[in-house]
Amino acid sequence: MIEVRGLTKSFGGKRVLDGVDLDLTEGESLVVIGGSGTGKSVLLRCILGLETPDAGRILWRGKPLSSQRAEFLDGFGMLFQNAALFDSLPIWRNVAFRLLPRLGRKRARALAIEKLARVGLAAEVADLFPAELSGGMRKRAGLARAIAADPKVIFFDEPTTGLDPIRAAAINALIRDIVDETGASAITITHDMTSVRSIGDRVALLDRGQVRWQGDVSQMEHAQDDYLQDFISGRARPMGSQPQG
Ligand SMILES: Nc1ncnc2c1ncn2[C@@H]1O[C@H](COP(=O)(O)OP(=O)(O)OP(=O)(O)O)[C@@H](O)[C@H]1O
Repeated sequence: MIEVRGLTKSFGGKRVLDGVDLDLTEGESLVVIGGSGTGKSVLLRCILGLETPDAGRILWRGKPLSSQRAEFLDGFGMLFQNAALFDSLPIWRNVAFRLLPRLGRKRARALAIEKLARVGLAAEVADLFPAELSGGMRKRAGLARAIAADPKVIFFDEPTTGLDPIRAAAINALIRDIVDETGASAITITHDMTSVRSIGDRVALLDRGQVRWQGDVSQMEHAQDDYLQDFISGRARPMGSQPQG
């Protein structure tokens, strides 16, 4: 569905992506992990067209994504880190933001309430403002917005950041259910290994601008890669021996 080949991107002489090859197949949930500053967000921004790569290709359904950007974005949903809700809009308008012009107020509001129910939020939440919600509720509202237009592709950017372990586990489980239920393809970027195990079918480890290891989540624990094993177990290495980030 999405093929990334030889993706390269530098900022001011610093090469952040250095030939990234990655595939996302139809209906698959791919999780991208990697140390801080390894280019996970830059990779997502390149796919979204918010950054222009220096070299490489991004294909969607076999053709350059750049030539079908509008169609791609139409069938795309995203859960932003910290949910990124508009503070001045009630929750239902946040959820139905993209659909309001097309559906009109009444249908858009009804759809928002339906999506809020799907993520475990009561109808009364629809008329609250983001500041009135807890972090976990905001994350759920962001998730409702991500799925409002029944996307074919969903990106989850650090979905559990800022949540306690119990709320994080609930969000992970909800994301997995939604991905299974909708059949959408998903890319998640995270540092949270619990998210990897809960959400992912496949995992790709970015290191020094390249995909250092990729495979099924079930193979990850037994993979012969020291850095991956350090990453999984949260083990620190002696100074000078860790990969650059
Ligand atoms: N617009 C930009 N201009 C200059 N440098 C940038 C820009 N965007 C990203 N970078 C640099 O690219 C590197 C990778 O950043 P990126 O945000 O993709 O990392 P990340 O893997 O998502 O990190 P984290 O896990 O900490 O969020 C960083 O060194 C960052 O400073």
